[in-house]
Amino acid sequence: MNLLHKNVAFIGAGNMSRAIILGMIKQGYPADRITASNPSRPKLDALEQDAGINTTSDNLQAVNDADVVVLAVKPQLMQEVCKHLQQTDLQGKLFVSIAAGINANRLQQMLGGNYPVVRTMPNTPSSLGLGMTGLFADAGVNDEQREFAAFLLSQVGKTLWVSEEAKIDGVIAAAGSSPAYFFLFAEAMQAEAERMGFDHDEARLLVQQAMLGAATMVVENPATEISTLREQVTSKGGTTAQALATFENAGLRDTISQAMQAAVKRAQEMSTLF
Ligand SMILES: NC(=O)C1=CN([C@@H]2O[C@H](COP(=O)(O)OP(=O)(O)OC[C@H]3O[C@@H](n4cnc5c(N)ncnc54)[C@H](OP(=O)(O)O)[C@@H]3O)[C@@H](O)[C@H]2O)C=CC1
Ligand SMILES: O=C(O)[C@@H]1CCC=N1
Repeated sequence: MNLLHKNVAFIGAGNMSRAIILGMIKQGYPADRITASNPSRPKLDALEQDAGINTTSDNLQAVNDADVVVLAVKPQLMQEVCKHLQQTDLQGKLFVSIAAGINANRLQQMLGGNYPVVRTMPNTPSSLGLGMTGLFADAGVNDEQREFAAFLLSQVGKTLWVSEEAKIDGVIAAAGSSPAYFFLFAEAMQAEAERMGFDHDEARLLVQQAMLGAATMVVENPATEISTLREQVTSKGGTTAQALATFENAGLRDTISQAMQAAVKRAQEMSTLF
């Protein structure tokens, strides 16, 4: 058995837990070492069927056998869920939170003890093994726990440790929330392609393949600035130049900056609310 294959309990079996669990299974993590807990059955049934993991509607049962507890409920439910977990012995367990806007100290307060907490910020492409996760370890996390947290999230994509907790909010803006920005862009492009006369599937094919190709060019040319890749598409006096000028004149860069700042601001607000 791989020593890194600890028993992991996911508290909350929603979109993110599903994404991470499916990613783990795809990478060969043993299903019998993963448990998901959720109040209602349908998501658990789907996970049992698709991933073969253990499921329960009893959070305490899930946590009892776990070495690592992944806290994956909505931020507004975290306090209630953690308070309930205090009914069982939490000593020796590592807590990995994926919740936006709840800092490590606050999680320890909610859990009622100075337990080791790694705050992480993954994203939904984790379900394909293409996730991007930022991690922050509080002072009580030892090297082995740090290694496990990074291993866990590396099962579903790339990881980046941040040394200051505030940077997790930057990870939210740049990677946690950002798949939705790209989806919005693609949605708008697909809609316009349809207005130009392509049917729904044709429009999607055009947009998705361009998006995949562009993303792959960025990834496969790490020494080339993204701005250079943009310039290579842009023939002087040509069509791309006209399209880009439209974006620039509409203040797209400023809009993107404002949107990312709004995500950070909301994360900061949430840390005072829950
Ligand atoms: N979605 C994303 O892209 C990302 C989300 N996050 C964070 O991940 C966390 C989860 O988000 P997401 O997966 O999108 O949300 P979901 O709503 O999809 O999942 C949350 C799950 O928690 C379950 N739940 C509710 N109450 C309890 C309880 N008392 N005990 C156990 N489980 C419970 C819900 O069950 P039911 O539906 O049956 O009520 C639901 O399945 C959030 O904190 C969010 O900030 C982080 C990074 C990216
Ligand atoms: O929207 C949210 O609050 C969560 C965190 C990052 C992505 N989804």
